[in-house]
Amino acid sequence: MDEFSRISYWTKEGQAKSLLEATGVKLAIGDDAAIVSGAVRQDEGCSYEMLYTVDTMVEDIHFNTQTMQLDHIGYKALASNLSDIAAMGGIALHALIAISVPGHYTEEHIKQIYHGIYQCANQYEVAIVGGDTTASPHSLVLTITVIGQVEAGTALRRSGAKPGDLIVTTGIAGRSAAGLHLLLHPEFEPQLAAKHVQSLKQAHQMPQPQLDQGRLLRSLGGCHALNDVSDGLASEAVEIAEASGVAFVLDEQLLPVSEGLSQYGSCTKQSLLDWMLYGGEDYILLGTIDPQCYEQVKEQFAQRHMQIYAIGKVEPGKGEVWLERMDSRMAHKQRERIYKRGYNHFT
Ligand SMILES: Nc1ncnc2c1ncn2[C@@H]1O[C@H](COP(=O)(O)OP(=O)(O)OP(=O)(O)O)[C@@H](O)[C@H]1O
Ligand SMILES: Cc1ncc(C[n+]2csc(CCOP(=O)(O)O)c2C)c(N)n1
Ligand SMILES: [Mg+2]
Ligand SMILES: [Mg+2]
Ligand SMILES: [Mg+2]
Repeated sequence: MDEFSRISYWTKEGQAKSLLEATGVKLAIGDDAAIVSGAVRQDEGCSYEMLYTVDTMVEDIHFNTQTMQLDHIGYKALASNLSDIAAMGGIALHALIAISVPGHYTEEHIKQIYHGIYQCANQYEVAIVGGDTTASPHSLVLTITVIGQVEAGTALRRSGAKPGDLIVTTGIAGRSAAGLHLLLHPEFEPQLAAKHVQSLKQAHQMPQPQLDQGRLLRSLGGCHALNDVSDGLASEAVEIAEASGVAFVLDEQLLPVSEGLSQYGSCTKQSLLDWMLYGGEDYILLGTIDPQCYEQVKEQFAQRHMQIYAIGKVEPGKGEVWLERMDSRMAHKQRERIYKRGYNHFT
């Protein structure tokens, strides 16, 4: 069983609706964060719901000594959790840090990991309010729980995409995978301008969770579904398409590419498209928007110097994802089916 089948197998036993209702659960397993009634900030005339999410980083799965400095591990562990709050259109409030430490890590090593956690927490105004500490026999494990909130009834779920919507991303997919490749193959570094080396490595080591973009998409209206890209564009597209009962048609020619990404693809002869669709860890947002709202959304993003790209459209369907590409003679577009082949912890 793969990762997603395991989650569904383990949790199928389920719980009584009455229990979920009595504990205020509006949305349990299946989205970037759970939604629960209750509120921390009660603005005049506005009530909030809570958002809960947790994610783990494991040594030699999510990082190793070649790919990440200690402060990067802390920074990215929190950033990847904040990204799930961004994907709900929420505000991040609090974080709990659980760390399991093997013997060869000193107090000072872990202090540096915490420096990275605090750097990210201060940047995104999140309060660290607790955690747990254990020893670990072999690998370092860092698990962070984040609690956030969103105006009641307005969280951006995966299940709201509608035929006719435009598919949008708030950034360029594939840069983290290219950065990882570069970190694992330093022999390519001299072939790339220093500014591109720096920015691809940074995309992998210190991703910037798109909380402002998520808030803007929520408040402008017209955004029907949203996800963050942890496992790759293809995997996240299938998740929205399945949850919404629609088909996604991505247009290869509309997928944005940066200069650094494109140059690095050329010099390594790696497939840019593979990095974009299946690389993962980009922590950009992927969603769908009513086409009538898109011009205004684009304008609001531009005013704030934020990126948004329309990369395809939603059609009626049952969870299929297609990639539209020019045929080899560049004569007309052909559709090929793409599958949930992003990062999967169990295959
Ligand atoms: N072991 C588990 N037990 C219960 N629920 C789980 C478990 N693992 C994942 N889930 C739930 O399954 C859904 C999908 O989880 P997943 O981790 O794929 O989402 P994500 O956090 O957005 O992605 P990623 O972990 O790749 O960043 C979420 O609602 C999550 O809370
Ligand atoms: C050393 C090393 N090898 C491979 C990778 C790639 N990788 C690991 S986990 C993941 C998906 C997100 O994880 P999750 O779904 O658990 O949030 C990806 C793309 C890496 N980061 N470091
Ligand atoms: Mg997510
Ligand atoms: Mg997760
Ligand atoms: Mg994942």
